[in-house]
Amino acid sequence: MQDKLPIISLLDVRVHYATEGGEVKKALDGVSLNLKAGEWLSIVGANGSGKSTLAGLLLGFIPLSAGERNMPANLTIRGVLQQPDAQVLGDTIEEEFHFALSHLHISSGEKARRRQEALQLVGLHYPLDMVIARLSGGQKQLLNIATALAAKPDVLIMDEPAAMLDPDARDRIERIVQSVTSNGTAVIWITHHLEEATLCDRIMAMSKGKCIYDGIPESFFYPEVTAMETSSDTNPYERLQSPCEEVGLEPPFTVKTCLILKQRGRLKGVNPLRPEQLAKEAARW
Ligand SMILES: Nc1ncnc2c1ncn2[C@@H]1O[C@H](COP(=O)(O)OP(=O)(O)OP(=O)(O)O)[C@@H](O)[C@H]1O
Repeated sequence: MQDKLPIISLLDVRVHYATEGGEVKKALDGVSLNLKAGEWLSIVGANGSGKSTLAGLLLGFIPLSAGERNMPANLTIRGVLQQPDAQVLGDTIEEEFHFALSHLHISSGEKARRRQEALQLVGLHYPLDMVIARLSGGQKQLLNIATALAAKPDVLIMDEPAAMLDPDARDRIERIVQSVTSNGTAVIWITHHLEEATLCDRIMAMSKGKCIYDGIPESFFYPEVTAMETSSDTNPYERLQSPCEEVGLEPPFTVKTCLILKQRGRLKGVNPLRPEQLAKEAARW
C-alpha cells in the first residue's frame, strides 16, 4: 500500500462554528489525512471529538473553514450513516436501488446486475418488492451498505455502521469491508467501539477536533512492555500506557486481557487484537 498515491488528501483542515455565546467551536482543528485506494481506515474517538464532522467534510456536506481538501473531481464517495432509517428513500428494495443508482450513466441491465451483486454480498435475500419498513434495523443498514456499494465507490465512509446491529451483522459488515478493500475501495469506518477497529489497516484517533494518533492498530493498543527489576511475584512488569489508554478510550476486551497477561509475564512478543488470535496464543501454552 505504501507505493500508492493518496486518493484523498486533507491538509490542516479546520471546521469552526460560532456558538450562541459568541465563542468559536472548533469541531476540527487542523487535521491532515491521506487516504489510499484499498485502505481500511478506522477513525476512533470519544463523543464530540470530531469524527462525524470529518466524515461530513469528506462527503462534501460540511464546508471547510480553513485548510485544503484535495481529491479528483470524478472520485465516487458514498456514505452510510449511523441511523439506517435516516438514509432510506424508497418504499421497497427495488425503489431504494432505483434512487441510489439513478444518477449513474449505465444501462438498466448493468444496474440490475450491480443490484444483484450488492444484495448477494451483504446477504439480503428478499424479493425486490419487499417493503423496507418490514426489515429490521440491521437489515436496513445492510441495505444501505448494498446501495452504497452498487455505485462502485472509490471511497466508502461508514459512520458508526454497527451501532444498532447485533454481533453477527457486525461480523458480516467486517467481512464485506475486507472484500471491497481487497478490490480497491478505500473504507473509512468511524466508531467509538474499539472492537470494531481491530481488523483495519490503520487507526486515526481524534480528540477535541485534533488527530492525536495515526498508525497501525497494534501500536495503538499495545504499549511498550518493559521488565522491572523487582521481587514482586504478582506484578514483575511495569508498562507504559498505550496511545488508546492515553486518549481515555477503553481497549477491546481481548487487548485488556492480554495486557493483564503480559503484566504477569505471559504472551511475550505477541500482540493479539482479536479473540481468535488470543485463543490461538493461549493454545500454545
Ligand atoms: N453544526 C454544529 N454547530 C455547532 N457545533 C457543532 C456542529 N456540529 C458539530 N458541532 C460540535 O463539534 C464537535 C464535534 O462534533 P462531531 O459530531 O463531529 O463529533 P463526533 O466525534 O462525531 O461525536 P459522536 O461520537 O457523539 O457522534 C462537538 O463538540 C459538536 O457539538
